[in-house]
Amino acid sequence: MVMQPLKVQLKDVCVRRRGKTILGPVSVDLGAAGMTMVIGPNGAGKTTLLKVLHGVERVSGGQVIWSQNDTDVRQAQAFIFQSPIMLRRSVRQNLAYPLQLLKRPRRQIDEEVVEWSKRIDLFEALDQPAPRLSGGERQKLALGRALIRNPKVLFLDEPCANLDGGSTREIEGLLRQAAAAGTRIIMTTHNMGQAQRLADDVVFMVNGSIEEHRPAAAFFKGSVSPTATAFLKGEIIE
Ligand SMILES: Nc1ncnc2c1ncn2[C@@H]1O[C@H](COP(=O)(O)OP(=O)(O)OP(=O)(O)O)[C@@H](O)[C@H]1O
Repeated sequence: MVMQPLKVQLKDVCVRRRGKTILGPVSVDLGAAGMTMVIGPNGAGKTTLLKVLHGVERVSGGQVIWSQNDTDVRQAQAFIFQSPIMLRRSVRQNLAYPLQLLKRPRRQIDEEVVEWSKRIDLFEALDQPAPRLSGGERQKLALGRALIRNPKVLFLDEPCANLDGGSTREIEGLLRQAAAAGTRIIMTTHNMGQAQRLADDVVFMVNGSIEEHRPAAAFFKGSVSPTATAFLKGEIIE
């Protein structure tokens, strides 16, 4: 397990697909702690930025520079996609799987699975098939399955899309606990209330570019570009 916090920097990163630039060039320096909210209109490049950071989107130019070597960085990251992919098995098996991959001893796996099922409030559902869970429960399971291996960095793409207030509150609580325990969180959200509740810093994107990267307090105070100000007011940005 990596002991040092992971920092990442993008230098002039571009992603081009089918002759079109969908991201960049972007340059940004993301610190080693806290929660970063990536916000902006549909198609701004938020998911692409997260995938580039996670190393699953091929870049057409520029550099992604992590503060540690590649193998450590890959082991230390988790990504939760908008529709998380579950094993078509029980909640227990879904939670155990990442620890089995890490070849943890059986007894330790059993203990951690029980502990995490309680943290995500799915202890009673441990032996239920994951596909039968509700949307909110599935998202909590996805989060538990990512956090059970104590990642240094967690990427989430709209983790609360389509969830009601109660489920959103639970997910936000789990994210806060993870951040307090030292996991660096970088996520997209369309929910400005959520961004205000959680963000330490905000990356605002439009048309494949990063237009603002500021501490959350400054961003939400409105000391930002006219486009970001309009976005915060709920105006349509094109
Ligand atoms: N593999 C691809 N090939 C071609 N175009 C792509 C590809 N992936 C994404 N795009 C385009 O790149 C742009 C940015 O997409 P991205 O999913 O990163 O935006 P987003 O900000 O996450 O949007 P949303 O808020 O709707 O999820 C979009 O116009 C999308 O259609």
